[in-house]
Amino acid sequence: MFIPTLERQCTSEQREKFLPLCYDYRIIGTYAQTELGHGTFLRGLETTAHYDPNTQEFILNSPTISSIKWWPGALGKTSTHAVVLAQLYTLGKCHGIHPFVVQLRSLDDHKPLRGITVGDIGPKMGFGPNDNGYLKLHKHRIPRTNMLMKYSQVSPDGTYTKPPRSTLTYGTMTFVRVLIVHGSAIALAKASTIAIRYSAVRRQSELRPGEPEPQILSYPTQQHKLFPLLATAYAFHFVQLAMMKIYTDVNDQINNSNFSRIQELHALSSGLKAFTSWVTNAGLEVCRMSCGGHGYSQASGFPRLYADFTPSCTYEGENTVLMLQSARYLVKCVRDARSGKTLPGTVSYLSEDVSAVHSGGSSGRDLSNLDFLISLYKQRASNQVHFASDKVDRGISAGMDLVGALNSASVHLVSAAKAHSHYFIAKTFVESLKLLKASSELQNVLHQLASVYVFEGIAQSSGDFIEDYILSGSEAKTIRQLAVDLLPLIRVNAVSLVDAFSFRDEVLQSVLGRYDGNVYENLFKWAQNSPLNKTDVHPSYHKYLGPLLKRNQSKL
Ligand SMILES: CCCCC/C=C\C/C=C\C/C=C\C/C=C\C/C=C\CCCCC(=O)SCCNC(=O)CCNC(=O)[C@H](O)C(C)(C)COP(=O)(O)OP(=O)(O)OC[C@H]1O[C@@H](n2cnc3c(N)ncnc32)[C@H](O)[C@@H]1OP(=O)(O)O
Ligand SMILES: Cc1cc2nc3c(=O)[nH]c(=O)nc-3n(C[C@H](O)[C@H](O)[C@H](O)COP(=O)(O)OP(=O)(O)OC[C@H]3O[C@@H](n4cnc5c(N)ncnc54)[C@H](O)[C@@H]3O)c2cc1C
Repeated sequence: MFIPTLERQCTSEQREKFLPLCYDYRIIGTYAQTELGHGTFLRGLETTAHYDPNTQEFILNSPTISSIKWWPGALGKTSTHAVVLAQLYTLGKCHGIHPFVVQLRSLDDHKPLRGITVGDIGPKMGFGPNDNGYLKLHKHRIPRTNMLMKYSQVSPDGTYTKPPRSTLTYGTMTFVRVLIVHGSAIALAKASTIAIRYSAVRRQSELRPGEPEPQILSYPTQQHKLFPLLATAYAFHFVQLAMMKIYTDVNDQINNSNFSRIQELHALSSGLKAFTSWVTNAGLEVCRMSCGGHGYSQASGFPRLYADFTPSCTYEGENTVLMLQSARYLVKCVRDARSGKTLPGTVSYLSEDVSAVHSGGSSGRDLSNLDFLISLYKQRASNQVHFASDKVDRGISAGMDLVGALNSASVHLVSAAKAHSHYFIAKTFVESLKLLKASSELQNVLHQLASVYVFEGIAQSSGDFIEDYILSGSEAKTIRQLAVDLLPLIRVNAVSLVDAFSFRDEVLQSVLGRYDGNVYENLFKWAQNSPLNKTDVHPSYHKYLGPLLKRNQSKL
C-alpha cells in the first residue's frame, strides 16, 4: 500500500524523489492509517501534523494512547518509512486527514529515529511472518515536502490549498479493495483445489456390503458442498477482471480530473470486496470440513489459508461498514432516478421498472434459462434497494435526520448492498462466458458452472425471491433441484476444473491437494518432520510423565 499511495498521491517532484528508492528496495514502507482507537472512522483519527512555517516542517504527534498507530503491516520491525495519515493543522486550522511520508528507522543501523517508537503488536490469528506494528510519534519533525501534495498543498508560509475532492486521499484503499476481490478468487480457488483433489483420492464407507469404498467425491452431499464453491471461484475470477477494468477506467478519468464516477467506483469496490471476502471466508471452512480430520491438520494447508484470508473481511474496510457505504450510494441513486436523472452503468437498473409479476404456481417460465434468472437477480436487487431506500425516507418523514434514518435502516441497507453485489457478480459471470472464445465443449462445462452458481445462489437466498413474489415456492423448489441435478455432470470435470487453476504444489502448500494425489505416504512423511518426533521419548517424559507413572506404579 506504501508504493500505490506514493504513485497516486505524489507530485511529480515527489515521485522522482521517493519512487526510485522504493522500486530499488533502498527503502521499505508501510501504510500507517489505523490507530488503537480508530480503524473505520477515519475522520476520528487522532495523529496530528502541525505545520511550522518558521522551519517549514510538520511536527507529528501521537497525542493520546488511542492515537498510537496500530496494525500496519511490516511496521513493527521491517519498514524504514511509512505513509502516515494524520490530521493536518496549519495557521491554527485543522484541514482533516492527509498523507505524510515519515522515515521511521535509520538507513545505517535500522534503529528508530528520535521521536519514533515502533514495535510489533504481538502474535495474531494468522499472518505470523508479518510484523504488524505500532508507531508512537513524539514531536517528530519532517520536511514540508514530505506531505504528499498531488491533490492538496501547504505552501512555505503555511497557506493550505484544498483538494478537488477530499476523498481522493482514500484512493489507495479503493485500489486494495479491488485487489482483495482478486484475493478472494484466488483463496477460494486454492481451497476448491485442495478439497476436490482430496475428495477424488479419499475413499470412505461401504455403501453396499462387498462393494469397494467409493471416492467421497461421488457422494451427492460432498458434491453439493464443493461444486457451488468451485463455481463461485470461477465467478469471482471473472468478477475481479471486470472490477479491475472498471477501476482502471475510473482511475484514468480521475488522473484527468474527471471525478464523475468516483462514487460509483467506491460503492462497487466496497460491495464486491465485502461480498467476495465474506463468501470466500465461509467457503474456506466448508472446504476444510469436507476433508474430515485431515482437513484440520496443518498439512492440509487449510488452517494457514483460513487464518491468512479471514482478515480480508476486516482490513481495508470492515465488511459491514463497506456494505453500508455501498448502500448509501444506492439510496442516493434511487433518489436521483426518482428525480429523473440518468444513472451510471452498474446501477442503471435502479431506474428501470422491474416490478415482479407474481409467478403463481406453474408459471411456464424457463427456470433453467440463465438470462431469465439474471433478470430475477436484478428484480431482487432493485426491490431490496428500493425497500431500504423507502425505509430511509419513512425515517426522515418520521422526523429523523438523514444520518439517523440511514442508521435506523442499516440492517436493510446491508441486505440491499449484498443483493446488488450478488446481481453484479451473477450477471458478470454469465456475460463473461458469452464473450469467451472457447470450444463448444469448454463452453458447455463453463455453462454448467455458471448454471450451478446462479441456481444455488437463488436456492440459498430463496426467501428474498419468494417474499417479493419474484418466484413462487414451487419455482424456488424447482431451481433448487436444478442445482442438485447438475452436480453429477460437473463431477465428470471437477478435477480438471481445479487443475485448470494451475497452482504449483509449492504454492498450494497442501499435502491433501498434491497434484500427484499421493496423500497418505506424504502425510506420514510430513508427520515424521513434526518437532515432537525428534526423539522417540520426549524430554518432558523425564520431567513429568515418568515420575508420575513411577509414583503411581509403586502404589499398585
Ligand atoms: C500491490 C499489487 C499486488 C498485486 C496483487 C495481485 C493480485 C491480487 C491477489 C491477491 C491479493 C490478496 C489480497 C489483496 C491485497 C492486499 C491485501 C493485503 C493486505 C491488506 C492490508 C490492509 C491494510 C489496511 O487495512 S489499510 C486501512 C484500511 N482502512 C479502511 O479501509 C478504513 C475504512 N473506513 C472508511 O473508509 C470510512 O468508514 C469511510 C468510508 C471513509 C467513511 O467514513 P466517514 O468519515 O464516516 O464518511 P462518510 O461515510 O460520511 O463518507 C464521506 C464521503 O466519502 C465518500 N467516500 C468514503 N470513502 C471513499 C473512497 N474510498 N472513495 C471515494 N469516496 C469515498 C463516501 O461515499 C461519502 O460520500 P458522500 O458524502 O456520500 O458523497
Ligand atoms: C491483518 C490486518 C492487517 C492490517 N493492516 C493494516 C495496514 O497495513 N494499515 C492500516 O492502516 N490498517 C491495517 N489494519 C487495520 C484495519 O484496516 C482495521 O482493523 C479495519 O479498518 C477495521 O477497523 P477497526 O479495527 O477499527 O474495526 P471497527 O470499526 O472498530 O469494527 C468493529 C465492529 O464495529 C462495527 N462498526 C464500526 N463502524 C460502524 C458503523 N459506522 N456502522 C455499523 N457498524 C460499525 C463493525 O461493523 C465491526 O463489527 C489491518 C488489520 C488487520 C486485521
